[in-house]
Amino acid sequence: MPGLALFEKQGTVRRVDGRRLTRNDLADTEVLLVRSVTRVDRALLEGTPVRFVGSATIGTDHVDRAALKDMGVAFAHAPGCNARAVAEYVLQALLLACREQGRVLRDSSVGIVGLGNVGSRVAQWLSALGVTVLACDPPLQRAGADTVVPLTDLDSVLAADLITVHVPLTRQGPDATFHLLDQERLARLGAWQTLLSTCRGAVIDNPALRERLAGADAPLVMLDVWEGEPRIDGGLLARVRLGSPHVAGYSVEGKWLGTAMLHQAFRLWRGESAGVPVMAGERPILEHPVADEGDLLALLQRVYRIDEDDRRLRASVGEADPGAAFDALRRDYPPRHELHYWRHQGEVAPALRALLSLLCDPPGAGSAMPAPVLDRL
Ligand SMILES: NC(=O)C1=CN([C@@H]2O[C@H](COP(=O)(O)OP(=O)(O)OC[C@H]3O[C@@H](n4cnc5c(N)ncnc54)[C@H](O)[C@@H]3O)[C@@H](O)[C@H]2O)C=CC1
Ligand SMILES: O=C(O)C(=O)[C@H](O)COP(=O)(O)O
Repeated sequence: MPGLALFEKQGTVRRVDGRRLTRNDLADTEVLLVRSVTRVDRALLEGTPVRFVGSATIGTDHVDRAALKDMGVAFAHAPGCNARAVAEYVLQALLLACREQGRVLRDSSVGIVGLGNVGSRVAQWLSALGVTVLACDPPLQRAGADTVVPLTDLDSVLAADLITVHVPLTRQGPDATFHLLDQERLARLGAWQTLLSTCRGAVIDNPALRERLAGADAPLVMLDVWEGEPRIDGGLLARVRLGSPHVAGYSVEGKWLGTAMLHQAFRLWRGESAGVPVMAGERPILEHPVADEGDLLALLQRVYRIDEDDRRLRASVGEADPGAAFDALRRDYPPRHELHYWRHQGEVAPALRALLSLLCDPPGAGSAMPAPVLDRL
């Protein structure tokens, strides 16, 4: 977990395997920091001295927040920490899909399911490019929230040329997202469409998707997240156009910010005042003129290539233990920086200038740093 040094000033930090963590490992632990692979619930924490749990992630479906609250354990996570990394992944994937389907992104429609930190950033970037964006988010709609693009219903969004999904995984309530894209909705997608998911595997019914991709007029599908991670369905991987091992948010900056936000929440929990420290450093120059969408894709690929993650994931399914290989791809992930890490230079076509400035200007310039969420008791 990059940024852990922040916590080393507060006490002794012990690292354990997040998939194998048991109650016994927590016998003398007051603060537990996890990532998305560790299920945190009553069974894990009962009888331990843990009083603060932090997850350096956006998603919280691995944490039973109600149980923690009931047990008097504080919980914090890091909304938005890696949203920019995911949005860069999505933009690259959409441009790759357009190239493959012989279309121009600017002249296409993009449907966004879930307009939170990731979805709204994607919507803002695409709008700056002149793309027609259709988005749905019933909780925001009911709350009458101000959104970057107007909201519509799910069926309209699923009729777009390209669809990208950014909802939390939830299993209860009117907005439950478990198998939101089920057999019936997948059946309605056509060969001219692209479906991309970077949120949680179980938001799409994976067995139904595998069947759909074997049928006629199958859409082009790109997946970063899978049901049953780390043991994913190799048959489904074989049928998707791009597959990656749940790394859309794996930027150096996103991981660091996640831990820094937890550290801020931890200090607030202890009654200390704290801000999120800014990751400082020289910004190397990245010279890359951008005349058209082809150049934009090439720019995104200069800093990160999804197709390399795809190649590594496909190679891993042939390993003796593909689940361990999936985890190893994530654990040993090569450093990848977000675009704003560099100082972009080079001529940019007028139609692309608004987008390039959103992509390449450092965050913080005119926008607030994200703040952690702390479940107060
Ligand atoms: N692949 C990766 O590496 C990463 C995956 N994620 C996943 O992406 C998800 C989305 O991330 P953020 O946008 O930052 O979360 P967020 O919490 O900011 O936004 C989620 C949005 O989805 C909306 N929503 C909830 N139920 C819905 C439904 N049934 N239909 C449409 N909209 C619905 C919410 O109202 C909210 O606006 C996270 O919950 C996490 O699971 C997040 C970061 C990295
Ligand atoms: O932030 C989230 O939510 C994510 O999905 C994380 O990027 C996943 O990373 P790990 O916590 O599994 O390392």
